[in-house]
Amino acid sequence: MSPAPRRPGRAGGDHRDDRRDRRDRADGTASRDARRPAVREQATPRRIAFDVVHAVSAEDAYANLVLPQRLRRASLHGADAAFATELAYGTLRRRGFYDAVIREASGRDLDAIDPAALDLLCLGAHQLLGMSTPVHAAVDETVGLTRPLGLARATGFVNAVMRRISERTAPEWAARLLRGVDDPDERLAIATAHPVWVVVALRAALEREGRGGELEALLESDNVPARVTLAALPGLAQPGDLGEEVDPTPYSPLGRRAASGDPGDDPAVAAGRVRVQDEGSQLAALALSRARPVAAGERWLDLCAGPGGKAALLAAEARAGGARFTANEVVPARAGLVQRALAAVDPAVEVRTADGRDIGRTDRHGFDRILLDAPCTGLGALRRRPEARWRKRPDDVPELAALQAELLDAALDALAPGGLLAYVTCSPHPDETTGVVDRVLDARPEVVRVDTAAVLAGVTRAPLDLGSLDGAVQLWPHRHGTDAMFIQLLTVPAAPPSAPAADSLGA
Ligand SMILES: C[S@@+](CC[C@H](N)C(=O)[O-])C[C@H]1O[C@@H](n2cnc3c(N)ncnc32)[C@H](O)[C@@H]1O
Repeated sequence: MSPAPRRPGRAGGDHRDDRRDRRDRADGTASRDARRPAVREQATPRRIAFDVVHAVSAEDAYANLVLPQRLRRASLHGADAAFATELAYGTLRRRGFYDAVIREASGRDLDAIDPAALDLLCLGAHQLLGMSTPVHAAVDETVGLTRPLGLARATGFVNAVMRRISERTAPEWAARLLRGVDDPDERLAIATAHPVWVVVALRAALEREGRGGELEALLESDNVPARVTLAALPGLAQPGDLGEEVDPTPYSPLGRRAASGDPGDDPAVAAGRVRVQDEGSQLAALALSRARPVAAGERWLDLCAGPGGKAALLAAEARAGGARFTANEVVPARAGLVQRALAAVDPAVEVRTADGRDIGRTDRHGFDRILLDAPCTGLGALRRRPEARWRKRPDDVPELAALQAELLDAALDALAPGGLLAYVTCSPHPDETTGVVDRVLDARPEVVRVDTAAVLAGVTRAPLDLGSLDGAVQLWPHRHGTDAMFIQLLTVPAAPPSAPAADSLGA
């Protein structure tokens, strides 16, 4: 039995860009379903969590955009905000598992359950099976939300299913769902709440390094919220400015683990001098900027820059070294986010809005360093994108891999001889990482893989325990505590100086 019977955005079926535009327009306003009373009337943590989960399932919204806005509008802070966050994100992460439990407990197909009642039951299931909420509170509070949500007719059903779910623990439900399932990937998919195709892809990614035995640890780590890490932008802030009480990140020389509370309350974060940024993303940017000393006047490009996290770090590094930095992003709304991210570093940085596949034609050999942080499935960042695993589809992979290869080809055309290019994804999927690099380099024998592990060894605070991957670096959440970033540095050697003509030697 697959634990992925549904996916966010049942109203969807539309094109990827249309969905993204709709989410950009929605900018986190979430459920505009007229049947649901406005959130102000019921701004409890559980009601907010419901609104977030329902916005994801009914409107294909992004939880990490909707939730902060909901919390702000309801003025929810501290323990209440933490409860709403864990309830919404935990439910979304384990959605496939809870759907399967509800199907079993109710004896009904999911399609036969009112979608809002199903969302409410998933939230209730997470309180019972994934949080330590007392049974009476989980059941009473879930049932108590049916009327305010316009689900009065489902009250008896919700009550009965909640009581049925409460009769077993999470491991007992897992054992029940696993009865008769023999395939090891399917079993892991059910037990860790991942779609089977994601389990298969992650197994293949680990097996490239001979680390298939770590699969379960990796899948479990996807269900643990990522610790918030901060990066002090060079020249604008010092890691020490982040306070003595926060731990340095183990690897990034710029990073600190954030103290509890909202990092946005820190004035340096609010001013953009310190950024909330995964440690793996910091390392991806630093691999490019610190691979070799910066020569004044170098031209740097971030080809796919939105929303601008790595661009801000690279722009700060470029400024410190006297290089000129340009950012590019194809989606106008995201190019605006890049502009905002760069404002604190250098408001004069050029931000272009163009299709990166054209860069080889418009700027042939135009840049000395290029970051290609390619659009990808994001399978390496499932900890911080709670609903993403259910949103992605296996057929997203070939479509993205084709785009990644085109972007890499164009970026190599835009690289000056002797320049450096970092091909980066926040997915470890072999088809999006080594597969793309292999394919593009097969047709370009002049391109050389730089030993990226050796470069990072000169950058990190502590040595990274890395697998062997033909010069590339693959970070892992369960191993390094970072997103699963893939980083491959490439170069096109400068042509050797041509031999002087014979007559100029006076022969
Ligand atoms: C993985 S994200 C980049 C994240 C960014 N480097 C950061 O650290 O904040 C990939 C970006 O590429 C953009 N993109 C997708 N297709 C593109 C194209 N053909 N040309 C340029 N950018 C593109 C997406 O809109 C997205 O913003």
